[in-house]
Amino acid sequence: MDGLPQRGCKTVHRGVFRVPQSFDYIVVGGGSAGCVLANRLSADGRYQVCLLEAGPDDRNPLIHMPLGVVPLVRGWFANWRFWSEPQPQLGGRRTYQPRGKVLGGCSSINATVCTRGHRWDYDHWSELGCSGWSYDEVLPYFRKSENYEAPLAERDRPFHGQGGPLNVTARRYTNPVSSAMVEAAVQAGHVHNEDFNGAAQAGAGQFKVFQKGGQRCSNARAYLTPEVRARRNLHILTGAQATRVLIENGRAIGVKLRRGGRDEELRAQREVILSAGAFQSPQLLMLSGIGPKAELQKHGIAVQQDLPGVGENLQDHLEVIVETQAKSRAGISYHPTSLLKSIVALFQYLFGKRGMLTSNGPEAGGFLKSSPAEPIPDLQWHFGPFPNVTHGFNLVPMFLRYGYIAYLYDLRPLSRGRVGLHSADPLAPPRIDPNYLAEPRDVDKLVAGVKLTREVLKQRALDPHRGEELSPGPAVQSDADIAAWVRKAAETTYHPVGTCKMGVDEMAVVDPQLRVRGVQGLRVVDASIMPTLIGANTNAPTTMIAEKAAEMILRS
Ligand SMILES: Cc1cc2nc3c(=O)[nH]c(=O)nc-3n(C[C@H](O)[C@H](O)[C@H](O)COP(=O)(O)OP(=O)(O)OC[C@H]3O[C@@H](n4cnc5c(N)ncnc54)[C@H](O)[C@@H]3O)c2cc1C
Repeated sequence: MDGLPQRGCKTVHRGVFRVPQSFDYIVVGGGSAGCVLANRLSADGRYQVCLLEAGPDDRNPLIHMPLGVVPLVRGWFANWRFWSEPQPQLGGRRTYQPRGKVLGGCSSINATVCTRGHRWDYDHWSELGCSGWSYDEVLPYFRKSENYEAPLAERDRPFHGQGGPLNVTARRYTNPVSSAMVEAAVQAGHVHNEDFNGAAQAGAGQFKVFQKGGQRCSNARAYLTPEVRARRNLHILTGAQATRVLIENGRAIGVKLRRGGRDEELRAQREVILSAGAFQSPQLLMLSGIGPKAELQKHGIAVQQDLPGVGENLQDHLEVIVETQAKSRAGISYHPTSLLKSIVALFQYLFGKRGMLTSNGPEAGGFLKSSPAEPIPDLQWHFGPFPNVTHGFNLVPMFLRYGYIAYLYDLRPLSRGRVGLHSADPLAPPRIDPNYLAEPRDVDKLVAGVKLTREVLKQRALDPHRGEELSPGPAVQSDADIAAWVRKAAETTYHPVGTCKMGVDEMAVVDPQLRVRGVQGLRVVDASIMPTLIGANTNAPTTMIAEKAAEMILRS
Protein backbone atom coordinates (compact mmCIF):
# COMPACT_ATOMS: atom_id res chain seq x y z
CA MET A 1 0.00 0.00 0.00
CA ASP A 2 1.47 3.37 -0.89
CA GLY A 3 -0.63 5.70 1.25
CA LEU A 4 -1.28 8.31 -1.41
CA PRO A 5 -1.48 11.79 0.07
CA GLN A 6 -5.14 12.71 0.57
CA ARG A 7 -6.71 16.03 1.41
CA GLY A 8 -7.44 16.02 5.08
CA CYS A 9 -5.45 13.00 6.14
CA LYS A 10 -2.23 13.23 8.08
CA THR A 11 -0.22 13.16 4.86
CA VAL A 12 -1.13 16.80 4.33
CA HIS A 13 0.62 17.81 7.52
CA ARG A 14 3.51 15.41 7.39
CA GLY A 15 4.67 15.35 3.78
CA VAL A 16 5.46 11.84 2.56
CA PHE A 17 3.68 9.38 4.79
CA ARG A 18 3.00 5.72 4.39
CA VAL A 19 -0.17 4.42 5.97
CA PRO A 20 0.65 1.47 8.16
CA GLN A 21 -1.31 -1.65 7.36
CA SER A 22 -1.94 -2.68 10.93
CA PHE A 23 -3.52 -0.81 13.84
CA ASP A 24 -4.83 -1.62 17.27
CA TYR A 25 -8.22 -0.09 16.53
CA ILE A 26 -9.90 0.71 13.24
CA VAL A 27 -12.88 3.05 13.56
CA VAL A 28 -15.12 3.02 10.47
CA GLY A 29 -16.91 6.35 9.98
CA GLY A 30 -15.62 9.75 11.07
CA GLY A 31 -19.02 11.10 12.11
CA SER A 32 -20.37 12.20 15.46
CA ALA A 33 -19.38 8.98 17.22
CA GLY A 34 -16.27 8.20 15.19
CA CYS A 35 -14.59 11.54 15.98
CA VAL A 36 -15.06 10.95 19.72
CA LEU A 37 -13.58 7.45 19.49
CA ALA A 38 -10.62 8.56 17.38
CA ASN A 39 -9.75 11.15 19.99
CA ARG A 40 -10.30 9.10 23.14
CA LEU A 41 -8.72 5.85 21.91
CA SER A 42 -5.57 7.63 20.76
CA ALA A 43 -5.30 9.97 23.74
CA ASP A 44 -2.72 8.17 25.87
CA GLY A 45 -0.55 7.11 22.95
CA ARG A 46 -0.69 3.40 23.83
CA TYR A 47 -2.64 2.36 20.77
CA GLN A 48 -2.38 2.86 17.03
CA VAL A 49 -5.77 4.11 15.87
CA CYS A 50 -7.05 4.46 12.33
CA LEU A 51 -10.17 6.49 11.51
CA LEU A 52 -11.72 5.80 8.11
CA GLU A 53 -14.08 8.37 6.65
CA ALA A 54 -15.70 7.96 3.25
CA GLY A 55 -16.17 11.70 2.78
CA PRO A 56 -13.64 14.55 2.64
CA ASP A 57 -12.17 16.68 5.40
CA ASP A 58 -14.47 19.43 6.73
CA ARG A 59 -12.87 22.37 4.91
CA ASN A 60 -15.86 23.85 3.13
CA PRO A 61 -16.65 27.22 4.80
CA LEU A 62 -20.40 26.52 4.61
CA ILE A 63 -19.90 23.73 7.14
CA HIS A 64 -18.58 26.19 9.70
CA MET A 65 -21.12 28.95 9.11
CA PRO A 66 -24.17 27.93 11.16
CA LEU A 67 -26.80 29.07 8.63
CA GLY A 68 -24.91 27.04 6.00
CA VAL A 69 -27.17 24.24 7.21
CA VAL A 70 -29.67 25.08 4.45
CA PRO A 71 -27.44 24.14 1.47
CA LEU A 72 -25.82 21.37 3.52
CA VAL A 73 -29.10 19.56 4.14
CA ARG A 74 -30.00 19.70 0.48
CA GLY A 75 -26.61 18.22 -0.05
CA TRP A 76 -24.72 19.82 -2.87
CA PHE A 77 -21.67 18.30 -1.18
CA ALA A 78 -20.72 16.46 2.02
CA ASN A 79 -23.94 14.47 1.95
CA TRP A 80 -24.93 10.91 1.01
CA ARG A 81 -28.36 12.13 -0.14
CA PHE A 82 -30.23 8.89 0.48
CA TRP A 83 -33.90 8.33 -0.34
CA SER A 84 -36.26 5.96 1.41
CA GLU A 85 -38.39 3.30 -0.16
CA PRO A 86 -41.91 4.48 -1.06
CA GLN A 87 -43.86 4.90 2.19
CA PRO A 88 -47.36 3.43 1.99
CA GLN A 89 -48.70 5.58 4.83
CA LEU A 90 -47.32 8.74 3.21
CA GLY A 91 -49.21 8.21 -0.03
CA GLY A 92 -46.35 6.21 -1.55
CA ARG A 93 -43.85 9.08 -1.28
CA ARG A 94 -40.14 8.42 -1.02
CA THR A 95 -38.63 10.59 1.71
CA TYR A 96 -35.30 12.36 1.42
CA GLN A 97 -32.73 11.11 3.96
CA PRO A 98 -29.65 13.35 4.13
CA ARG A 99 -26.57 12.04 5.99
CA GLY A 100 -23.25 13.76 6.41
CA LYS A 101 -20.47 12.43 4.17
CA VAL A 102 -17.57 14.40 5.57
CA LEU A 103 -15.39 14.41 8.65
CA GLY A 104 -17.85 15.09 11.49
CA GLY A 105 -20.60 13.17 9.66
CA CYS A 106 -24.06 14.54 10.42
CA SER A 107 -22.62 16.83 13.10
CA SER A 108 -21.03 18.76 10.21
CA ILE A 109 -24.35 19.30 8.41
CA ASN A 110 -26.91 19.37 11.22
CA ALA A 111 -28.81 22.25 12.79
CA THR A 112 -26.58 22.22 15.92
CA VAL A 113 -29.53 21.98 18.34
CA CYS A 114 -28.29 20.54 21.61
CA THR A 115 -30.90 18.50 23.47
CA ARG A 116 -30.39 15.21 25.25
CA GLY A 117 -33.74 13.58 25.89
CA HIS A 118 -35.63 12.86 29.07
CA ARG A 119 -34.31 10.96 32.08
CA TRP A 120 -37.04 8.39 31.33
CA ASP A 121 -35.47 7.50 27.96
CA TYR A 122 -32.27 6.20 29.49
CA ASP A 123 -33.93 4.59 32.49
CA HIS A 124 -36.08 2.78 29.92
CA TRP A 125 -32.96 1.47 28.15
CA SER A 126 -31.78 0.16 31.48
CA GLU A 127 -35.17 -1.52 32.10
CA LEU A 128 -34.85 -3.20 28.70
CA GLY A 129 -31.73 -4.94 29.99
CA CYS A 130 -29.08 -2.44 28.94
CA SER A 131 -27.29 -2.37 32.24
CA GLY A 132 -25.08 0.65 32.73
CA TRP A 133 -27.25 2.92 30.57
CA SER A 134 -29.68 4.45 33.09
CA TYR A 135 -29.83 8.25 33.19
CA ASP A 136 -27.66 8.50 36.27
CA GLU A 137 -25.10 6.27 34.59
CA VAL A 138 -24.99 8.17 31.29
CA LEU A 139 -25.07 11.69 32.75
CA PRO A 140 -21.32 11.69 33.51
CA TYR A 141 -20.61 11.08 29.81
CA PHE A 142 -22.89 13.90 28.69
CA ARG A 143 -20.96 16.09 31.10
CA LYS A 144 -17.59 14.77 30.02
CA SER A 145 -18.31 15.65 26.38
CA GLU A 146 -19.48 19.16 27.14
CA ASN A 147 -18.06 22.61 27.55
CA TYR A 148 -21.16 24.53 28.58
CA GLU A 149 -20.70 28.23 27.96
CA ALA A 150 -24.16 29.63 28.62
CA PRO A 151 -25.19 31.04 32.01
CA LEU A 152 -26.45 28.33 34.36
CA ALA A 153 -29.16 28.38 37.01
CA GLU A 154 -28.09 26.70 40.25
CA ARG A 155 -30.59 23.84 39.80
CA ASP A 156 -29.23 23.05 36.31
CA ARG A 157 -25.56 23.09 37.27
CA PRO A 158 -25.27 19.35 38.11
CA PHE A 159 -26.35 18.46 34.58
CA HIS A 160 -23.61 20.27 32.72
CA GLY A 161 -19.94 19.88 32.07
CA GLN A 162 -17.19 22.40 31.66
CA GLY A 163 -13.89 21.71 29.94
CA GLY A 164 -15.15 18.97 27.59
CA PRO A 165 -14.47 19.16 23.84
CA LEU A 166 -17.99 19.92 22.60
CA ASN A 167 -18.90 23.56 22.98
CA VAL A 168 -22.53 24.16 23.92
CA THR A 169 -23.62 27.75 24.07
CA ALA A 170 -26.35 30.33 23.60
CA ARG A 171 -26.35 31.64 20.03
CA ARG A 172 -24.84 35.04 19.27
CA TYR A 173 -27.92 35.90 17.18
CA THR A 174 -31.61 35.31 17.83
CA ASN A 175 -34.25 36.49 15.40
CA PRO A 176 -37.11 38.48 16.98
CA VAL A 177 -39.67 36.13 15.40
CA SER A 178 -38.17 33.15 17.25
CA SER A 179 -38.42 35.10 20.50
CA ALA A 180 -42.03 35.96 19.70
CA MET A 181 -42.81 32.29 19.11
CA VAL A 182 -41.41 31.37 22.51
CA GLU A 183 -43.42 34.17 24.10
CA ALA A 184 -46.54 32.93 22.31
CA ALA A 185 -45.96 29.42 23.68
CA VAL A 186 -45.77 30.88 27.18
CA GLN A 187 -48.97 32.86 26.56
CA ALA A 188 -50.59 29.57 25.51
CA GLY A 189 -49.74 28.09 28.92
CA HIS A 190 -46.36 26.41 28.39
CA VAL A 191 -43.62 27.16 30.88
CA HIS A 192 -40.56 29.07 29.77
CA ASN A 193 -37.54 26.76 29.83
CA GLU A 194 -33.99 28.14 29.75
CA ASP A 195 -32.34 24.73 29.74
CA PHE A 196 -33.95 21.66 28.16
CA ASN A 197 -31.00 19.56 29.34
CA GLY A 198 -31.24 20.65 32.95
CA ALA A 199 -33.60 19.75 35.76
CA ALA A 200 -36.78 19.82 33.64
CA GLN A 201 -37.36 19.21 29.92
CA ALA A 202 -40.89 20.58 29.43
CA GLY A 203 -41.61 24.06 28.12
CA ALA A 204 -40.54 26.43 25.38
CA GLY A 205 -37.34 28.41 24.97
CA GLN A 206 -34.25 29.14 22.91
CA PHE A 207 -32.15 26.11 22.04
CA LYS A 208 -28.55 25.92 23.13
CA VAL A 209 -26.36 25.06 20.18
CA PHE A 210 -23.12 23.30 19.28
CA GLN A 211 -21.25 26.45 18.35
CA LYS A 212 -18.01 28.11 19.30
CA GLY A 213 -17.21 31.73 18.59
CA GLY A 214 -20.17 32.04 16.22
CA GLN A 215 -19.22 28.95 14.21
CA ARG A 216 -20.44 25.36 14.12
CA CYS A 217 -18.75 23.15 16.68
CA SER A 218 -19.12 19.78 14.93
CA ASN A 219 -17.71 16.69 16.56
CA ALA A 220 -14.82 16.94 14.10
CA ARG A 221 -14.05 20.48 15.24
CA ALA A 222 -14.50 19.50 18.88
CA TYR A 223 -12.65 16.19 19.00
CA LEU A 224 -10.24 16.36 16.06
CA THR A 225 -8.43 19.57 16.87
CA PRO A 226 -5.07 20.22 15.16
CA GLU A 227 -3.34 18.91 18.32
CA VAL A 228 -5.31 15.66 18.21
CA ARG A 229 -4.76 15.25 14.47
CA ALA A 230 -1.04 15.65 15.02
CA ARG A 231 -0.83 12.60 17.32
CA ARG A 232 1.59 10.13 15.77
CA ASN A 233 -0.63 7.20 16.75
CA LEU A 234 -3.79 8.58 15.09
CA HIS A 235 -4.22 8.06 11.36
CA ILE A 236 -7.17 9.74 9.70
CA LEU A 237 -7.95 8.56 6.20
CA THR A 238 -10.56 10.59 4.36
CA GLY A 239 -12.05 9.51 1.04
CA ALA A 240 -11.76 5.96 2.39
CA GLN A 241 -14.94 3.88 2.26
CA ALA A 242 -14.97 0.59 4.13
CA THR A 243 -16.56 -2.09 1.99
CA ARG A 244 -16.40 -5.08 4.32
CA VAL A 245 -15.24 -6.15 7.76
CA LEU A 246 -12.73 -8.99 7.39
CA ILE A 247 -13.67 -11.91 9.60
CA GLU A 248 -11.59 -14.97 10.36
CA ASN A 249 -12.69 -17.78 12.67
CA GLY A 250 -15.47 -15.67 14.15
CA ARG A 251 -13.20 -12.70 14.81
CA ALA A 252 -12.99 -9.30 13.09
CA ILE A 253 -9.39 -8.96 11.94
CA GLY A 254 -9.58 -5.88 9.76
CA VAL A 255 -11.38 -3.93 7.11
CA LYS A 256 -11.48 -3.91 3.34
CA LEU A 257 -11.83 -0.42 1.91
CA ARG A 258 -11.99 1.56 -1.32
CA ARG A 259 -9.73 4.60 -1.53
CA GLY A 260 -8.75 6.60 -4.57
CA GLY A 261 -10.47 3.99 -6.76
CA ARG A 262 -8.39 1.16 -5.32
CA ASP A 263 -9.17 -1.64 -2.89
CA GLU A 264 -7.00 -1.96 0.21
CA GLU A 265 -7.01 -4.00 3.39
CA LEU A 266 -6.11 -2.82 6.87
CA ARG A 267 -5.65 -5.06 9.91
CA ALA A 268 -6.90 -4.44 13.44
CA GLN A 269 -5.05 -6.19 16.24
CA ARG A 270 -7.60 -5.37 18.92
CA GLU A 271 -10.93 -4.24 17.48
CA VAL A 272 -12.87 -2.96 14.51
CA ILE A 273 -15.47 -0.41 15.55
CA LEU A 274 -18.31 0.52 13.22
CA SER A 275 -19.48 4.13 13.55
CA ALA A 276 -20.97 4.51 10.09
CA GLY A 277 -24.36 5.68 11.34
CA ALA A 278 -27.85 4.22 11.56
CA PHE A 279 -28.10 3.43 7.85
CA GLN A 280 -24.58 2.33 7.03
CA SER A 281 -23.44 0.42 10.11
CA PRO A 282 -26.13 -2.24 9.53
CA GLN A 283 -25.38 -2.15 5.79
CA LEU A 284 -21.71 -2.81 6.46
CA LEU A 285 -22.52 -5.64 8.86
CA MET A 286 -24.69 -7.27 6.21
CA LEU A 287 -22.05 -6.79 3.52
CA SER A 288 -19.69 -8.60 5.90
CA GLY A 289 -22.02 -11.56 6.33
CA ILE A 290 -23.49 -10.50 9.67
CA GLY A 291 -27.24 -10.11 9.64
CA PRO A 292 -30.54 -11.82 8.92
CA LYS A 293 -29.67 -15.02 7.09
CA ALA A 294 -32.46 -14.66 4.51
CA GLU A 295 -31.40 -11.11 3.58
CA LEU A 296 -27.76 -12.17 3.20
CA GLN A 297 -28.60 -15.22 1.12
CA LYS A 298 -30.90 -13.17 -1.11
CA HIS A 299 -27.84 -11.17 -2.13
CA GLY A 300 -25.43 -14.09 -2.31
CA ILE A 301 -23.44 -13.04 0.76
CA ALA A 302 -21.79 -15.86 2.74
CA VAL A 303 -23.25 -15.94 6.25
CA GLN A 304 -20.67 -15.37 8.99
CA GLN A 305 -23.19 -14.80 11.77
CA ASP A 306 -26.96 -15.05 11.53
CA LEU A 307 -28.13 -11.98 13.49
CA PRO A 308 -31.81 -11.34 12.75
CA GLY A 309 -31.84 -7.87 14.35
CA VAL A 310 -29.34 -6.22 12.01
CA GLY A 311 -31.15 -3.43 10.15
CA GLU A 312 -34.43 -3.99 12.01
CA ASN A 313 -35.95 -1.68 14.62
CA LEU A 314 -35.43 1.50 12.56
CA GLN A 315 -37.02 4.45 14.34
CA ASP A 316 -37.05 8.07 13.28
CA HIS A 317 -38.66 11.35 14.22
CA LEU A 318 -41.22 12.34 11.60
CA GLU A 319 -42.15 16.00 11.51
CA VAL A 320 -44.87 18.19 10.08
CA ILE A 321 -44.44 21.91 9.57
CA VAL A 322 -47.10 24.46 10.40
CA GLU A 323 -46.18 27.46 8.27
CA THR A 324 -47.43 31.02 8.58
CA GLN A 325 -46.87 33.87 6.16
CA ALA A 326 -45.39 36.87 7.99
CA LYS A 327 -46.67 40.37 7.51
CA SER A 328 -43.61 41.79 9.27
CA ARG A 329 -40.16 41.81 7.70
CA ALA A 330 -38.37 40.71 10.84
CA GLY A 331 -37.68 37.10 9.86
CA ILE A 332 -34.93 35.54 7.76
CA SER A 333 -35.63 35.81 4.04
CA TYR A 334 -33.96 36.42 0.67
CA HIS A 335 -36.83 38.70 -0.35
CA PRO A 336 -35.53 41.80 -2.25
CA THR A 337 -36.50 43.98 0.74
CA SER A 338 -34.01 42.04 2.87
CA LEU A 339 -31.08 42.65 0.52
CA LEU A 340 -29.43 45.27 2.70
CA LYS A 341 -29.95 43.11 5.80
CA SER A 342 -28.33 40.17 4.01
CA ILE A 343 -25.30 42.22 2.94
CA VAL A 344 -24.85 43.49 6.48
CA ALA A 345 -25.20 39.90 7.75
CA LEU A 346 -22.47 38.72 5.39
CA PHE A 347 -20.07 41.39 6.61
CA GLN A 348 -20.98 40.74 10.25
CA TYR A 349 -20.19 37.07 9.78
CA LEU A 350 -17.04 37.50 7.73
CA PHE A 351 -15.51 40.11 10.02
CA GLY A 352 -16.88 39.22 13.45
CA LYS A 353 -18.60 35.80 13.29
CA ARG A 354 -21.77 37.54 14.41
CA GLY A 355 -25.21 38.34 13.01
CA MET A 356 -27.89 36.47 11.12
CA LEU A 357 -25.55 33.92 9.52
CA THR A 358 -24.77 32.54 12.97
CA SER A 359 -28.41 31.51 13.28
CA ASN A 360 -28.76 27.73 13.35
CA GLY A 361 -32.18 27.85 11.61
CA PRO A 362 -34.52 26.25 14.14
CA GLU A 363 -33.47 28.70 16.83
CA ALA A 364 -36.09 27.95 19.44
CA GLY A 365 -38.56 25.25 20.32
CA GLY A 366 -39.81 23.18 23.15
CA PHE A 367 -41.14 19.98 24.62
CA LEU A 368 -44.84 19.48 25.28
CA LYS A 369 -47.42 16.85 26.11
CA SER A 370 -50.00 15.83 23.50
CA SER A 371 -52.47 15.44 26.36
CA PRO A 372 -52.33 16.30 30.07
CA ALA A 373 -52.50 12.56 30.80
CA GLU A 374 -48.99 12.02 29.39
CA PRO A 375 -46.45 11.59 32.19
CA ILE A 376 -43.61 13.31 30.30
CA PRO A 377 -43.37 15.44 27.13
CA ASP A 378 -44.12 13.36 24.05
CA LEU A 379 -43.87 16.05 21.37
CA GLN A 380 -41.13 18.46 20.35
CA TRP A 381 -41.20 21.78 18.52
CA HIS A 382 -38.56 23.52 16.48
CA PHE A 383 -39.37 27.16 15.72
CA GLY A 384 -37.80 28.73 12.64
CA PRO A 385 -38.12 32.41 11.61
CA PHE A 386 -38.23 31.68 7.86
CA PRO A 387 -40.48 30.04 5.24
CA ASN A 388 -40.52 26.28 4.71
CA VAL A 389 -37.75 25.36 2.27
CA THR A 390 -38.34 21.56 2.28
CA HIS A 391 -34.85 20.28 3.10
CA GLY A 392 -33.42 23.21 1.13
CA PHE A 393 -34.88 21.79 -2.12
CA ASN A 394 -37.34 24.62 -2.61
CA LEU A 395 -35.70 27.96 -1.90
CA VAL A 396 -38.30 29.90 -3.92
CA PRO A 397 -40.43 30.83 -0.85
CA MET A 398 -37.34 32.44 0.69
CA PHE A 399 -37.16 34.85 -2.28
CA LEU A 400 -40.89 35.50 -2.41
CA ARG A 401 -41.90 36.18 1.16
CA TYR A 402 -41.27 36.29 4.88
CA GLY A 403 -42.68 33.54 7.06
CA TYR A 404 -42.20 31.42 10.13
CA ILE A 405 -42.56 27.75 10.82
CA ALA A 406 -43.21 25.45 13.74
CA TYR A 407 -41.88 21.95 13.11
CA LEU A 408 -43.58 19.38 15.27
CA TYR A 409 -42.71 15.75 15.93
CA ASP A 410 -43.72 12.78 18.04
CA LEU A 411 -40.79 11.98 20.33
CA ARG A 412 -41.37 8.23 20.63
CA PRO A 413 -43.22 6.86 17.59
CA LEU A 414 -44.36 3.24 17.72
CA SER A 415 -43.76 2.53 14.02
CA ARG A 416 -40.68 0.46 13.21
CA GLY A 417 -38.93 0.20 9.87
CA ARG A 418 -35.82 -1.48 8.59
CA VAL A 419 -32.59 -1.04 6.68
CA GLY A 420 -31.65 -3.72 4.17
CA LEU A 421 -29.56 -4.12 1.04
CA HIS A 422 -30.40 -3.23 -2.53
CA SER A 423 -27.51 -5.40 -3.62
CA ALA A 424 -24.21 -6.85 -2.46
CA ASP A 425 -22.43 -3.91 -4.10
CA PRO A 426 -20.79 -2.08 -1.16
CA LEU A 427 -20.97 1.22 -3.04
CA ALA A 428 -24.75 0.99 -3.55
CA PRO A 429 -26.93 2.92 -1.10
CA PRO A 430 -28.64 0.96 1.67
CA ARG A 431 -32.33 0.10 1.31
CA ILE A 432 -34.10 2.39 3.79
CA ASP A 433 -37.69 1.69 4.76
CA PRO A 434 -38.68 3.74 7.84
CA ASN A 435 -42.27 2.49 7.63
CA TYR A 436 -43.46 5.87 8.89
CA LEU A 437 -46.92 6.12 10.45
CA ALA A 438 -47.52 2.36 10.19
CA GLU A 439 -49.04 2.65 13.68
CA PRO A 440 -52.23 4.75 13.64
CA ARG A 441 -51.37 6.10 17.07
CA ASP A 442 -48.39 7.93 15.54
CA VAL A 443 -50.76 9.90 13.31
CA ASP A 444 -53.01 10.72 16.28
CA LYS A 445 -50.09 12.25 18.17
CA LEU A 446 -49.23 14.54 15.28
CA VAL A 447 -52.87 15.57 14.86
CA ALA A 448 -53.04 16.49 18.56
CA GLY A 449 -49.74 18.33 18.19
CA VAL A 450 -50.91 20.38 15.22
CA LYS A 451 -53.89 21.58 17.24
CA LEU A 452 -51.65 22.55 20.17
CA THR A 453 -49.27 24.32 17.80
CA ARG A 454 -52.09 26.35 16.30
CA GLU A 455 -53.06 27.42 19.82
CA VAL A 456 -49.57 28.87 20.23
CA LEU A 457 -49.49 30.52 16.84
CA LYS A 458 -52.67 32.51 17.47
CA GLN A 459 -51.34 34.15 20.67
CA ARG A 460 -50.89 37.92 20.83
CA ALA A 461 -47.08 37.82 20.90
CA LEU A 462 -47.24 36.92 17.23
CA ASP A 463 -49.80 39.63 16.32
CA PRO A 464 -47.14 41.89 14.74
CA HIS A 465 -45.94 39.06 12.49
CA ARG A 466 -48.95 36.87 11.77
CA GLY A 467 -50.25 36.66 8.23
CA GLU A 468 -52.18 33.81 6.66
CA GLU A 469 -51.56 30.19 7.72
CA LEU A 470 -50.03 28.57 4.63
CA SER A 471 -49.90 24.97 5.82
CA PRO A 472 -51.90 23.01 6.69
CA GLY A 473 -54.01 26.08 5.76
CA PRO A 474 -57.28 27.39 7.15
CA ALA A 475 -59.39 24.83 5.24
CA VAL A 476 -57.79 21.95 7.16
CA GLN A 477 -59.62 21.81 10.49
CA SER A 478 -61.18 18.43 11.32
CA ASP A 479 -59.04 15.66 12.80
CA ALA A 480 -59.55 13.62 9.63
CA ASP A 481 -58.39 16.50 7.44
CA ILE A 482 -55.36 17.17 9.63
CA ALA A 483 -54.49 13.45 9.54
CA ALA A 484 -54.74 13.45 5.73
CA TRP A 485 -52.47 16.51 5.59
CA VAL A 486 -49.97 14.86 7.97
CA ARG A 487 -49.65 11.92 5.57
CA LYS A 488 -49.14 14.33 2.66
CA ALA A 489 -46.67 16.65 4.35
CA ALA A 490 -44.62 14.67 6.91
CA GLU A 491 -40.86 14.47 6.47
CA THR A 492 -37.93 13.15 8.47
CA THR A 493 -36.41 15.25 11.28
CA TYR A 494 -33.15 13.38 10.52
CA HIS A 495 -32.92 11.24 13.65
CA PRO A 496 -32.78 7.59 12.48
CA VAL A 497 -31.64 5.16 15.18
CA GLY A 498 -32.04 1.60 16.40
CA THR A 499 -30.82 -0.54 13.50
CA CYS A 500 -28.04 -2.27 15.47
CA LYS A 501 -29.88 -2.17 18.73
CA MET A 502 -28.22 -2.75 22.05
CA GLY A 503 -29.95 -5.27 24.29
CA VAL A 504 -30.23 -8.75 25.60
CA ASP A 505 -33.09 -10.21 23.55
CA GLU A 506 -32.81 -12.22 20.34
CA MET A 507 -33.18 -9.10 18.18
CA ALA A 508 -30.29 -7.31 19.89
CA VAL A 509 -27.31 -6.75 17.61
CA VAL A 510 -24.88 -5.56 20.28
CA ASP A 511 -24.71 -6.27 23.99
CA PRO A 512 -24.62 -3.46 26.58
CA GLN A 513 -20.83 -3.26 26.01
CA LEU A 514 -21.69 -2.60 22.33
CA ARG A 515 -19.96 -5.82 21.19
CA VAL A 516 -21.55 -7.46 18.16
CA ARG A 517 -23.16 -10.68 19.33
CA GLY A 518 -21.36 -13.78 18.12
CA VAL A 519 -18.35 -12.01 16.58
CA GLN A 520 -15.16 -11.27 18.49
CA GLY A 521 -13.29 -7.98 18.15
CA LEU A 522 -16.21 -6.07 16.62
CA ARG A 523 -18.35 -3.30 18.10
CA VAL A 524 -20.89 -0.83 16.83
CA VAL A 525 -20.76 2.63 18.37
CA ASP A 526 -23.15 5.21 16.92
CA ALA A 527 -26.83 6.20 16.84
CA SER A 528 -27.77 2.77 15.52
CA ILE A 529 -27.28 1.13 18.93
CA MET A 530 -30.13 3.03 20.62
CA PRO A 531 -32.72 0.40 21.48
CA THR A 532 -35.44 3.05 21.48
CA LEU A 533 -35.43 6.56 20.07
CA ILE A 534 -34.78 9.10 22.77
CA GLY A 535 -37.11 12.06 23.17
CA ALA A 536 -34.94 14.82 21.68
CA ASN A 537 -32.39 15.55 18.95
CA THR A 538 -29.82 12.81 18.62
CA ASN A 539 -26.34 14.35 18.32
CA ALA A 540 -25.64 14.86 22.04
CA PRO A 541 -26.88 11.32 22.86
CA THR A 542 -24.69 9.84 20.11
CA THR A 543 -21.71 11.74 21.49
CA MET A 544 -22.50 10.43 24.96
CA ILE A 545 -22.68 6.86 23.58
CA ALA A 546 -19.23 7.23 22.05
CA GLU A 547 -17.74 8.75 25.20
CA LYS A 548 -19.04 5.83 27.25
CA ALA A 549 -17.99 3.29 24.63
CA ALA A 550 -14.45 4.68 24.52
CA GLU A 551 -14.11 4.11 28.23
CA MET A 552 -15.53 0.59 27.97
CA ILE A 553 -13.16 -0.23 25.11
CA LEU A 554 -10.09 1.06 26.93
CA ARG A 555 -11.05 -0.88 30.06
CA SER A 556 -11.65 -4.16 28.23
C1 LIG B 1 -29.69 17.53 8.28
C2 LIG B 1 -29.56 17.02 9.70
C3 LIG B 1 -29.89 17.87 10.75
C4 LIG B 1 -29.79 17.40 12.06
N1 LIG B 1 -29.98 18.29 13.09
C5 LIG B 1 -29.66 17.90 14.34
C6 LIG B 1 -29.63 18.84 15.39
O1 LIG B 1 -29.86 20.03 15.19
N2 LIG B 1 -29.31 18.41 16.64
C7 LIG B 1 -29.02 17.10 16.88
O2 LIG B 1 -28.77 16.75 18.04
N3 LIG B 1 -29.04 16.18 15.90
C8 LIG B 1 -29.30 16.56 14.64
N4 LIG B 1 -29.22 15.65 13.62
C9 LIG B 1 -28.94 14.25 13.95
C10 LIG B 1 -27.51 14.00 14.42
O3 LIG B 1 -26.61 14.85 13.76
C11 LIG B 1 -27.19 12.52 14.17
O4 LIG B 1 -28.09 11.71 14.91
C12 LIG B 1 -25.77 12.14 14.59
O5 LIG B 1 -24.84 13.00 13.99
C13 LIG B 1 -25.50 10.69 14.19
O6 LIG B 1 -24.17 10.38 14.47
P1 LIG B 1 -23.53 9.00 14.00
O7 LIG B 1 -22.15 8.98 14.52
O8 LIG B 1 -24.45 7.90 14.37
O9 LIG B 1 -23.55 9.03 12.41
P2 LIG B 1 -22.92 10.09 11.40
O10 LIG B 1 -22.64 11.37 12.06
O11 LIG B 1 -23.82 10.08 10.22
O12 LIG B 1 -21.52 9.46 11.01
C14 LIG B 1 -21.34 8.38 10.15
C15 LIG B 1 -20.08 8.64 9.34
O13 LIG B 1 -19.68 7.43 8.74
C16 LIG B 1 -19.27 7.70 7.42
N5 LIG B 1 -19.42 6.44 6.70
C17 LIG B 1 -20.56 5.79 6.39
N6 LIG B 1 -20.29 4.63 5.79
C18 LIG B 1 -18.96 4.54 5.72
C19 LIG B 1 -18.08 3.55 5.21
N7 LIG B 1 -18.52 2.43 4.65
N8 LIG B 1 -16.72 3.77 5.28
C20 LIG B 1 -16.25 4.91 5.85
N9 LIG B 1 -17.05 5.89 6.34
C21 LIG B 1 -18.39 5.69 6.29
C22 LIG B 1 -20.19 8.80 6.97
O14 LIG B 1 -19.68 9.49 5.86
C23 LIG B 1 -20.28 9.64 8.22
O15 LIG B 1 -19.27 10.62 8.29
C24 LIG B 1 -29.36 16.06 12.30
C25 LIG B 1 -29.02 15.23 11.24
C26 LIG B 1 -29.11 15.70 9.94
C27 LIG B 1 -28.74 14.79 8.79
